Amino acid sequence: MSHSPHAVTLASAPGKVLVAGGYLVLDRDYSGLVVGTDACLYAAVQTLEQQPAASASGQLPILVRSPQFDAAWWRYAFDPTTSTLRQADSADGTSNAFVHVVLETALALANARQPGRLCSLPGLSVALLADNDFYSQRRTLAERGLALTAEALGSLPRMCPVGGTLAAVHKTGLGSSAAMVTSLVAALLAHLGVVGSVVDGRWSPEERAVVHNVAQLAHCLAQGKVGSGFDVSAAVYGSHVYTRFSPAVLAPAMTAAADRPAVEDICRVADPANPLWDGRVEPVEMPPGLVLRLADVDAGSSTPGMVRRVLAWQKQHPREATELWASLDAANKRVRTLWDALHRAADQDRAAYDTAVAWCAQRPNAEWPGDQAPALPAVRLLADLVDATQAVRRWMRSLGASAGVPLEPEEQTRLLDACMRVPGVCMAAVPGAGGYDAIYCVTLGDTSGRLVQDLWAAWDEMSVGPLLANQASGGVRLLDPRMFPEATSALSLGQ
Ligand SMILES: Nc1ncnc2c1ncn2[C@@H]1O[C@H](COP(=O)(O)OP(=O)(O)O)[C@@H](O)[C@H]1O
Ligand SMILES: C[C@@](O)(CCOP(=O)(O)OP(=O)(O)O)CC(=O)O
Repeated sequence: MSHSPHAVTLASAPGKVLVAGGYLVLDRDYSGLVVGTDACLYAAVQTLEQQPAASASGQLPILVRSPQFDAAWWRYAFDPTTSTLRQADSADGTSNAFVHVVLETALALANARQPGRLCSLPGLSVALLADNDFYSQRRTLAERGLALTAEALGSLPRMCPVGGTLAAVHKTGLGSSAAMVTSLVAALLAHLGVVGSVVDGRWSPEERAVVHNVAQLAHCLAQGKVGSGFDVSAAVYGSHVYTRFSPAVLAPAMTAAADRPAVEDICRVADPANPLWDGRVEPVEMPPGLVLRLADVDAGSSTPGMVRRVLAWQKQHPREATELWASLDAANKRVRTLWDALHRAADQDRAAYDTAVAWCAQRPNAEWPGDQAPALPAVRLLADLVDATQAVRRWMRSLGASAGVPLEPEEQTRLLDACMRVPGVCMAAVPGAGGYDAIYCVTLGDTSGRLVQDLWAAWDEMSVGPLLANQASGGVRLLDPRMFPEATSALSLGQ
């Protein structure tokens, strides 16, 4: 495709919900079931028409703005001779480790692939925007005199200002940093010709792998540690069963003598043929008729260091932990197997499947295994899915009790049990690491989804804030910037 030099490259990357596999997914012997959302982070990149007056010669100036936040612009200069990035200026002296590392890593790769090209550019303008679901909208709703309901959230403008700084924002658990890192890596690499730039065109698996590899590296560098990487993987590939990569692939880049990896190490990590990338992505979709409903919970409590405490317990009690991991893994796998079986049932006889879903949608799941139920395979599978979900929850509670960490706190148990009694609900649990922060439900159709949201709106014990996101199977992609005036107009804002 011919690409005008000042064309805007826009990429989006989805948020994630780790439906099953928290803690286990940190270990390559186990996997996690992660669902991507249609709530996305967006990164827009444009080449400036002329070099800004103040910029030093031979350096590539870059201005990044996050217009939804107060005091959120950062000005950088990239030196193509050393492949290093320097922050030149920012609003209120803030820095943004994730943005800094992505720019440095992606530009170093682009510079290595096409020596000399970056020197010829006058500069880059970057805008970052997020769908409203990534950040708590409690304050915005209160300021507008609106209740914390899905309907009120739906009345807010898209990508609406958060009314505060990035440091102060309350996140909802969709994984803003992973989605931001991934969308920005993709937009930069596409804009600079490292991967294809055709809007809605398909990247080859190798191109997608480059985006993945660079995003994983940048995310780990910014965090200062190598996590499981499921959140970046979801941002790149959308919904899938995730088996982590061995941290060895990132080791040289993470332990560089300087405070940044050598360019050769970045190129080695980015290389899609690098055999050290041994993670696995098996695409998965939620079965037809099943709808994901998410909420962030504001319980006034927080559980810092949950992962550290669970892993410390695992280390101290290896035998008990191995047994628990095996039981939890079996329950997690059963959820995945039942999703597959539901897909097969729908493929075999769609009319019977739809009848089963419609029948179950009208009743609480306690009635699904009863004598009154129609003898349809999908009814039995849905009843089994309820059992599997309850087993996952039991094992998570058991792990929490053993490790002394509230993985499914009692307040959440009461809320989830109430959700499970709503007609048409087949799954309800705490996602990811668990704790007080969030819950998810899987409902049969939208009516059941609305009943769940009604329950949340009326829930007194904790403030349960619905999110609007649905499940979405796709991962990072390039979009037509004309469809996103919020992003393109942010590129030409003053700082
Ligand atoms: N819209 C945005 N613009 C710029 N940076 C963002 C944006 N959203 C998230 N980030 C980056 O991600 C960081 C948040 O990461 P983290 O605390 O790990 O939250 P999360 O769990 O949502 O990933 C922020 O400090 C910032 O560096
Ligand atoms: C414990 C974990 O396995 C899963 C955590 O999942 P969450 O979805 O809870 O993640 P955050 O976005 O960090 O809140 C840690 C990991 O895999 O990195």
